[in-house]
Amino acid sequence: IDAWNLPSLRYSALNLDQLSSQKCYESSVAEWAYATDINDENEKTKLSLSLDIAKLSKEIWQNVTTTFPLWREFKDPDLVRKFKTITILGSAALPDDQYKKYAQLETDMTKHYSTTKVCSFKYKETCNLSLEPDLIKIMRESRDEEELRHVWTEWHDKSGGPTKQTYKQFVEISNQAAKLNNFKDTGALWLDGYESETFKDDVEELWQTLKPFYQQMHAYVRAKLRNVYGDQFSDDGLIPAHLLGNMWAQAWDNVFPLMTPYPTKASIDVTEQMIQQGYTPLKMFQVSDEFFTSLGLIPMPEEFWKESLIEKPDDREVVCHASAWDFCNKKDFRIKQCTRVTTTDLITVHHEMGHIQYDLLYKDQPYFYRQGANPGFHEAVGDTLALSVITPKHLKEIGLLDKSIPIDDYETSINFLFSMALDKIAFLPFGYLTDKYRWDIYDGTVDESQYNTHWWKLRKEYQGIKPPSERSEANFDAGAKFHVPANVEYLRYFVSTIIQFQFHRSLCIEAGQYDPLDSNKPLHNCDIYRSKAAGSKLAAGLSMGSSKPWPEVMKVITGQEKMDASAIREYFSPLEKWLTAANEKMGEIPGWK
Ligand SMILES: C=C(C[SeH])C(=O)N1CCC[C@H]1C(=O)O
Ligand SMILES: [Zn+2]
Repeated sequence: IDAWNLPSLRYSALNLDQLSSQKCYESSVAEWAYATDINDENEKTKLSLSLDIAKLSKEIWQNVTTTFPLWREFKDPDLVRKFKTITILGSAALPDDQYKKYAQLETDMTKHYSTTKVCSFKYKETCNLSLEPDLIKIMRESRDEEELRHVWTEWHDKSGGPTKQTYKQFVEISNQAAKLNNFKDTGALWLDGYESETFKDDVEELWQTLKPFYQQMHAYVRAKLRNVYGDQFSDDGLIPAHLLGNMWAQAWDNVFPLMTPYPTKASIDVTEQMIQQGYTPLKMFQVSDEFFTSLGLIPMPEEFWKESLIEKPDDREVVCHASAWDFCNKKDFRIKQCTRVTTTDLITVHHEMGHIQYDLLYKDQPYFYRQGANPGFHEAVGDTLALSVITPKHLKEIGLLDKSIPIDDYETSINFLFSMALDKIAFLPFGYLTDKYRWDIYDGTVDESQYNTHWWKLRKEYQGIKPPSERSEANFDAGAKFHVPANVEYLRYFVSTIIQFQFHRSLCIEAGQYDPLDSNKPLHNCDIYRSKAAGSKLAAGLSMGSSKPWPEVMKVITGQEKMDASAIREYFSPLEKWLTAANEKMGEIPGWK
């Protein structure tokens, strides 16, 4: 039977789509107004609209499940899939007063994170520094160990610590919601989005496969940082977290200049060239849009250019953390990003534009299928294209690398691969542990008396790093990372880091840019720019949204169903060999106590 059209259902399929899309639009408008102008008035409106949409999804859920109690037994798998998407409500399953409390706690934590200010190291009386752009810039550029330690400690003390009790309350309500959705806890609810009983094991296996490579890179970076900050290192093999160029030590590309494998050869840090050429945030978005359309993908609609917020305003508080927004009306799509003219932000621009491209490609799917095939797919779209954009070959193509600079030699490729590994390989343990940490909290393994101890236990075990200053349970250092107070699942970025190389390899073959049997066409040199064949292959998979289980979408894009590490290992294999030899030569033993 096609249950959507039975008269007994208060909503027909069309009406259900329209109703949900309309409510989603209204709630998105209110959410956007708040995120781009944090004040009490906008907060009230946002919370009220978010309660409305929670009520609607609860009402649909109750109506549908009482009308069709046996929906799980339906013959049509697509119908069962649609019902399943309606019956998993997340926090909306909470009774209204509990939902209000949940939404208020989440809002309070995100507001605190987004408006925290710290004092400068050099100018003690200046205490209005924001994470973006001020602290990010210091962590990227400063080589003054004391300044780095001050900024790291100030941020972690002031952004994380004060939200610890709020987070504890949030965890309890979040688990209540998970149980109302028939999950044992929120961690299980998050993992359900990957539709695989073995997903946790699959992720652990991917990590074990790539851990030796990570440890080789960790050893090399440790040796080079010891040359610069000698006295900060001891014999425990750990790297102090504040010396890696990033507030969370999740990407290390900013310390590349301290350890360039071949200093006389080209590097892909084109920040200087971008500034010299007068790049603006708008130009960065236009360059990205042109890359997408060169593949035959969809150009950003008019509303996007009119309504997006791509620079931090100076007259109000905003949530600076970059995000892409689908307003559920098939017309309105926006990015909010406090963009700076740097190479890192050029990559982030492509990352966010990838979200919008995915939204555009599946906008004609039924409402409940307008999602990524799994959360990692949504994070992988922009990054996949950025793997082409960031190649020396492409940077020359768009005039950010001088045409006269040689880029086809072995040493330049090692410089390039090392810079890419400082971003992608360094990220893997962080991408994994940030949810492993929260799974352990949600399933009760860890209670609030151990929140900070457990964070640093995992940070040491997986990343081989340690805090630069004394930490205690008065701190809540996980709360200093946006996704924890903002309650955004994080395993999606680990999954994205793996599958984006599978997507890249497949699209590179499609574009004739890579041939496993031709050593003159290594995977890391591939640039799919202007390949309509690659674009249509990617679009074929992404247009499916979440209408089919993600292995089917993976097969459409890559020809295989599995998520596996073969592509990322193939991409980096020249570097893994080089690092192993370099560490042996230095007598640097990978690993830590
Ligand atoms: C850019 C975004 C918004 Se979806 C982001 O949160 N990312 C992208 C890289 C990993 C993660 C982070 O910043 O921690
Ligand atoms: Zn993203």
